[in-house]
Amino acid sequence: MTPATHQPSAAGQVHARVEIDLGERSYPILIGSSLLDDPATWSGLPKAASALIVTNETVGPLYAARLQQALRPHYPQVHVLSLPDGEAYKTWDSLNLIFDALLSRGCDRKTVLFALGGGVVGDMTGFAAACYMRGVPFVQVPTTLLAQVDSSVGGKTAINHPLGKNMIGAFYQPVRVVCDLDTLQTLPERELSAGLAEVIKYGPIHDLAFLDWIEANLPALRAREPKALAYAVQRSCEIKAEVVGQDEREAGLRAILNFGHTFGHAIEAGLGYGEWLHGEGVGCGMVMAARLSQRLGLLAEDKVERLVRLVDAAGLPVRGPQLKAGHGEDCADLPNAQRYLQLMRVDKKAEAGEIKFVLVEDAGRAVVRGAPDALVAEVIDACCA
Ligand SMILES: NC(=O)c1ccc[n+]([C@@H]2O[C@H](COP(=O)([O-])OP(=O)(O)OC[C@H]3O[C@@H](n4cnc5c(N)ncnc54)[C@H](O)[C@@H]3O)[C@@H](O)[C@H]2O)c1
Ligand SMILES: O=C(O)C(=O)C[C@@H](O)[C@H](O)[C@H](O)COP(=O)(O)O
Ligand SMILES: [Zn+2]
Repeated sequence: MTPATHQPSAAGQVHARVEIDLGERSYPILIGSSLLDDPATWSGLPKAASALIVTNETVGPLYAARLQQALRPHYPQVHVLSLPDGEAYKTWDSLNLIFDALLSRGCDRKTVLFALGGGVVGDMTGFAAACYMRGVPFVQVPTTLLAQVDSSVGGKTAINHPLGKNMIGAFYQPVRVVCDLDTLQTLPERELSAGLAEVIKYGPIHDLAFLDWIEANLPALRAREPKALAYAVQRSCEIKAEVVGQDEREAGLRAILNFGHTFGHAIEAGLGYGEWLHGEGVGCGMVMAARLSQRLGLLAEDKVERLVRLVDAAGLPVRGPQLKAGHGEDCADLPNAQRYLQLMRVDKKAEAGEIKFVLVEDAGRAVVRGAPDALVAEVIDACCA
């Protein structure tokens, strides 16, 4: 029954539905407008006595009450938890705030978690869902471009460690992803650009026709034209679904989604989380990885310059920063390139201390392989301000 307080809301319009095919862990990604407020969006989810919306102090005031209202016909209790905002809070302390909320509100092993926010909220809520009572269902409700095109899909959940990004986490799939494109209209411009980095990423690793489309439609994307955003989210999710469907736990292929991340994660950790946005690290990291690909004879110079122009036009940095020194004796007075190398050795793709890079080839394919430290250091020096 509709509660007395329920206001009539616009009917949601699903523009595209992308399936992620993982056997019994399969789920749909719904992409559309006015989805958040429409109770019909939330039909067919696991039944429970309670739901918990996890959001943050920025997104909560914008959207939490609307989601809570739309969920009320489905769950007798709909709780809301607001976390502090920012990459610096992707920590154990924030994770514990989620567990505190779940336990203090009597949530049981059927409680459904809703991650309402960007990738930080999504990664932490997913990790909390994987752990609470050894696993409760969760739904991704991404509200940044980055989260709609990437982080809400595929089940990587994590928190950061001061020594490395996303170092503590789990693979744990959501039961549904709902991308309401309308939420992107309130996103700060810097965050929109950060999301474009992950959109651009899909071109060189998998789909050069999509890269052409992004180039042609970049002004429309930056102007937030709904049709352009809808296609960017849809095509990105299709590519990610295809890759994750073949390699859920990154035994091999999935690592291509890490293009730009080996350098990018070093920048994020090396400057202190939140100084550069994740998407900014990825944008600049793709430039570095492309230059390394060129030095290894995999990518032609004009293709590198094309990528640099696109990353720049998306409003992202194309020159790397000087990183801060780490703590401890082995960190003092390290030259910048050595500090990058030190941080990259912690990367999850590294094997027996050998850093693995996602490199790109002219044909629009990615390869994952090592490279000599001296060459990597030369590329870093050439790329850094
Ligand atoms: N799990 C994965 O596969 C995956 C993939 C890519 C990135 N990530 C992770 O995602 C994180 C980055 O995500 P992000 O770029 O979404 O950052 P974020 O979660 O920090 O969100 C960016 C900012 O935008 C605000 N915001 C969110 N939605 C808004 C809206 N609609 N209107 C106004 N403000 C809004 C947030 O409060 C925040 O200040 C990183 O931690 C990264 O490691 C994970
Ligand atoms: O889904 C993946 O796989 C990715 O690599 C997507 C990346 O954009 C994302 O930043 C991811 O969290 C990085 O994974 P990590 O394993 O390097 O932490
Ligand atoms: Zn990423």
